[in-house]
Amino acid sequence: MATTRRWFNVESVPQSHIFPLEDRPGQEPIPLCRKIPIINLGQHPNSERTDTIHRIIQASQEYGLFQVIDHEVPEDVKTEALRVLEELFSMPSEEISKEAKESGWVYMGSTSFAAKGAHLWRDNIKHPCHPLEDCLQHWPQNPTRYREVVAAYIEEIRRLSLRILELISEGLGLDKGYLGGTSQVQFLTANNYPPCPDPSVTLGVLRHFDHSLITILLQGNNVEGLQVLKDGKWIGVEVVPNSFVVNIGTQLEIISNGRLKSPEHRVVTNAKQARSTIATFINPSPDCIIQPAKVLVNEANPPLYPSLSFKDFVHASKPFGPSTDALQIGVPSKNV
Ligand SMILES: O=C(O)CCC(=O)C(=O)O
Ligand SMILES: [Fe+2]
Repeated sequence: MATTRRWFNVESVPQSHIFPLEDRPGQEPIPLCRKIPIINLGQHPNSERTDTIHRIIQASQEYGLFQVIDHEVPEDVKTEALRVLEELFSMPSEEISKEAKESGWVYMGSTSFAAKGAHLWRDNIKHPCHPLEDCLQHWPQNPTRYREVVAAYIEEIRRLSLRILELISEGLGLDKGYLGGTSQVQFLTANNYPPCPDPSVTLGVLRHFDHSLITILLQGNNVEGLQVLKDGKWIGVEVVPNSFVVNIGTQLEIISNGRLKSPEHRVVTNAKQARSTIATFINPSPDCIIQPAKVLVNEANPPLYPSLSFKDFVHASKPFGPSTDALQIGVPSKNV
C-alpha cells in the first residue's frame, strides 16, 4: 500500500501539539492501578447477583469506574468494529473530512480541534446512534461495511448497557428499570492515538468528565493510555483482555445525589504503539430532566444538584466544542 505521509509521522512533536506545562503528563511514570474492580457479569445465582451489585456500587463510589468481563458481547463483533475503524482512520484525512461533511458525522482530525491552545494527539470520529435506523444513513459510507459492522456493535452495547444500568438501579435502591428508562440515546466516539515521539508533552484527550449516564469503553489492541484522577493523583487503567471499561458519567452522579462519582480522566500517548478505542456514551434523551432521584433525597440527604434538562446541561458545558449541539440532537443535520 502506498503510504501517504500522515500528520503523526514526525521525529519531534510540533509546537502545535505541545500542551501548556500544567496540562502535560510530564516525565514521571504513572503506575497502572491493579485494584480497579473487574466484575464478572456471567449469569449468577441470586446470592452472587447481590454480590455483583454490591461490587459495582462500591467501585462506582471509590473509582467512578470498573471493568466488566463475561459480558456476552461476542469477540468478533468487537474485533470487527475495531478493524473497520482502523481502516477508516487509515484513509487520507482530506477524504475522511470530505465524507464527514457530506454525510453529517463529525471528524476531529488532529488539527481540527484545539483544546487549551494545543491539538490532541489523535484522530477521532463521532456520530449519534439513536434511533439507529435514522442515524445509519448519516454514518460513514467508507469502508463500505462500516454501517453494518458498527450497527452490530452498537446493538450489543445497548444490551450490555441496559444490563449494567439495571444492576446499578437495584444497587441504588431504585426501580429496576429506572435508569434504563432514562437512557435513550447512545452516541459513539472512536479514537486512534498514533505513537508519539514525546508523550510527556502531548495528550490524547485532556482531563474531562463524561456527561453521560455511563460510558462503555472498548480499549483495543492491548495498549494502555487511559488515566483516572483518584484522591488527587493520576492512576493508569490496565487493559484487561476481553473486557469493557464502564465509566460513571456526570448524569448518573446527579441522579444518585452524589453517591456515585463521575471520575475525571484523560488519555496519554505512548512512543511505541498506536492505541484504538471506542467509547459509547449512554445518554439521557435531550429533554429528560436530570435531578437527584426522589427516593434518594430526604431531610438528612438534601438534593446536592439542581434539576436541569440534559440538553441544557450539555449546552452549558459544551464538551465537544462547536460539534456539541449536533451531537446532542440525536439525528444530525447535514454539514455539521
Ligand atoms: O480513549 C480512551 O481511553 C478514553 C476516551 C474518553 O475518555 C472519551 O471519549 O470521553
Ligand atoms: Fe471520557
